[in-house]
Amino acid sequence: MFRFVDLSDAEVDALEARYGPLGASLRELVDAAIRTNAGDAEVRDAVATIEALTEKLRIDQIEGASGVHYNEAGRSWSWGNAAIGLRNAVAPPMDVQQSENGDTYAEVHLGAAYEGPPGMVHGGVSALLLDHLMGVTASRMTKVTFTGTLTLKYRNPLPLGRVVLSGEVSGEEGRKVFVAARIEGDQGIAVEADGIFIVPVWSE
Ligand SMILES: CCCCC/C=C\C/C=C\C/C=C\C/C=C\CCCC(=O)SCCNC(=O)CCNC(=O)[C@H](O)C(C)(C)COP(=O)(O)OP(=O)(O)OC[C@H]1O[C@@H](n2cnc3c(N)ncnc32)[C@H](O)[C@@H]1OP(=O)(O)O
Repeated sequence: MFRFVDLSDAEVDALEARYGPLGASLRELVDAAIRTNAGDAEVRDAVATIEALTEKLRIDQIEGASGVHYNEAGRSWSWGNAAIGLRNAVAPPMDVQQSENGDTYAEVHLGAAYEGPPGMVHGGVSALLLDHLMGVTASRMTKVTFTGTLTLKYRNPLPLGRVVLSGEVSGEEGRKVFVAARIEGDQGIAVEADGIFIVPVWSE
């Protein structure tokens, strides 16, 4: 589930330098596909080109999903993750910063691919990003934590564009870690979240 890989940080950096631009260009492609007004012939041509590229990438594939990896230095990476995956065009990707006291912060640009109500961020996308940031907050990247209960209050619509997330641990009780977090846009706090994250019994 969490797989140890014998790679130095420099080797992980090199792999990220190879695959990061692939994820970034795929995100551009997704945005372009949503917003293009191209005609029949151009779109047919684009589909053929994309299918050829897909075939090229299929030549050498891993079994199943990407997984979560970590190395000797304690660095962890999950390139397929739905919220932070560097190689996943579905992920914005969110880069979670953690201060020394464990509080978390992320600044994300959410474009046309994350729309729910017109011009607004989809509520499920807010939930996804909050869940991940809160998981990192609970785990401090030192222990495994799973989301047990997530409670969300949607207070205001969240316009597409730059959004900011922040979170902190609000309590601990045995294997339960309580986390509070929120996501805000240009018009203030849009969603407030409380979560109970559990250190699974198998991970102790
Ligand atoms: C090995 C090397 C590892 C190195 C890794 C280093 C760093 C970590 C790396 C990466 C991770 C970083 C960040 C996080 C990443 C992503 C965040 C995304 C989060 C998710 O996307 S995650 C997926 C969705 N999530 C699930 O897929 C959970 C499915 N579920 C289960 O896997 C079990 O259900 C589990 C584990 C939750 C509990 O199982 P369990 O057997 O361990 O615990 P148990 O039942 O004994 O309960 C113990 C105490 O928790 C209370 N409790 C139990 N369940 C609760 C609940 N749901 N709500 C509120 N409280 C609950 C009980 O009431 C009791 O409380 P009390 O002690 O007071 O009685």
